[in-house]
Amino acid sequence: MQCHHFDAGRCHSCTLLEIAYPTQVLDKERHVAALLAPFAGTLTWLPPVTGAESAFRNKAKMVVSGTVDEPVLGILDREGPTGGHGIDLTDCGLYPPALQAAFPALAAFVTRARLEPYTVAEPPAAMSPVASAEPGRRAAKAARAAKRGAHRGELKYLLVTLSPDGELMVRFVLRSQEPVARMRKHLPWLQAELPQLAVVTANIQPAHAAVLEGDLEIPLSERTALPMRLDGITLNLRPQSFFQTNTEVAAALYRQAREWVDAVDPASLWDLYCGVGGFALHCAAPGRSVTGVEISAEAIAAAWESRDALVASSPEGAARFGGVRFAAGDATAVGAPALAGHDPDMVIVNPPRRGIGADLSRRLEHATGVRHVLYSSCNATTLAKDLAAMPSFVPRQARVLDMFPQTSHYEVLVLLERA
Ligand SMILES: C[S@@+](CC[C@H](N)C(=O)[O-])C[C@H]1O[C@@H](n2cnc3c(N)ncnc32)[C@H](O)[C@@H]1O
Repeated sequence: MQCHHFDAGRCHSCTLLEIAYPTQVLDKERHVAALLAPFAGTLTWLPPVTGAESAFRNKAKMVVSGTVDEPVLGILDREGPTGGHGIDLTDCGLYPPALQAAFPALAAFVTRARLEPYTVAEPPAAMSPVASAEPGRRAAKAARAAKRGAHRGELKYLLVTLSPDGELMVRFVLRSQEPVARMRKHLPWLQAELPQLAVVTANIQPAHAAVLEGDLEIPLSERTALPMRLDGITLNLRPQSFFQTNTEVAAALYRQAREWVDAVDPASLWDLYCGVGGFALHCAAPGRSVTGVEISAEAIAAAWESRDALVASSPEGAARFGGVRFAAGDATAVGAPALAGHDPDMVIVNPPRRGIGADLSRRLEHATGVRHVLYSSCNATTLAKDLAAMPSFVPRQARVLDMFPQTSHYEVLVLLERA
């Protein structure tokens, strides 16, 4: 992939851009194989799943900078004396054309609704399209500057998600509710410009902190969820819920999970860290009880909505999805009482980068009724640590799924069996 921002040293998000794509994938396979080397004797690796090398991201996280009349959507340059200047990344090659095409109208809306870009004496975090983190010292300094009242403007970020059907969810992250009335007034103009706009919200993030978004989400459009249709299963994505970044590879991930789950054919299955229900719904089958658990109540509400629509869609849908349930809660804690007496036959886990941790690993290890675990990990280092804490389980099959070309990140799915 060629990128003029990378060549000019303006953006460093795609750390592997100069490495040929097949080599990137090979390196990822080697990386995870080395971490799982203790299990090499029992483990069969399937060929890696790859998708498009560019234009694969379904979500753009844009810092808004510049001025209200000339807003800049992208990242902030933090280097040198010009630190804090906006870099326009609306043509970033990781975004599909349908996502890129929305940016001009969104920028024009910023001007129309007079959404002044937020600035502080010390520039806020440079959000890269791949990951964001702000070093602690800079964050603390910036927080102090903001406290002194050195900030100006309202609009911090634009978060834009593209569905497989080409619809959009747009979230405006604001410092306060001050511009919301103006946004409502000008929204019909934006909807006319972007007829594919399904969901629009204002997210209120008053703190100057490395946190991308706040708790308060104000719906501005009638529709509140973006339908993400994968292999005939529609997942409803609500504003504050997680969705896998690469829709094409996510579909392959859920297909692989379904294949392995169906081969085991458990009567009862848990999907821990279920988000909006991707694994749970793809792995549903007639006569199978499936329970998804997730910390975000919003994601759980969306998962129920998807499940109910599938059940109502046809008698086959009712038979396949009727046994699916969702519950909001801490996956590491809800496991305790339930696993004590009523172990499911199989458990899927898909935790954040920190992994499932010592408590849940121990619980799974001692829940003797659980014969299989399917672990979907975006961080092979914590995966290896968690597996070491579950010595009764033997990894049988694994597969790398490259959700994040041009970076060192990847997803790996591992099927474990109790020995
Ligand atoms: C990597 S995402 C996976 C989501 C989902 N499995 C999917 O395929 O889209 C991790 C999810 O875990 C949730 N989460 C984080 N900590 C949790 C916890 N302690 N208990 C339950 N869910 C948690 C997050 O809200 C997020 O939805």
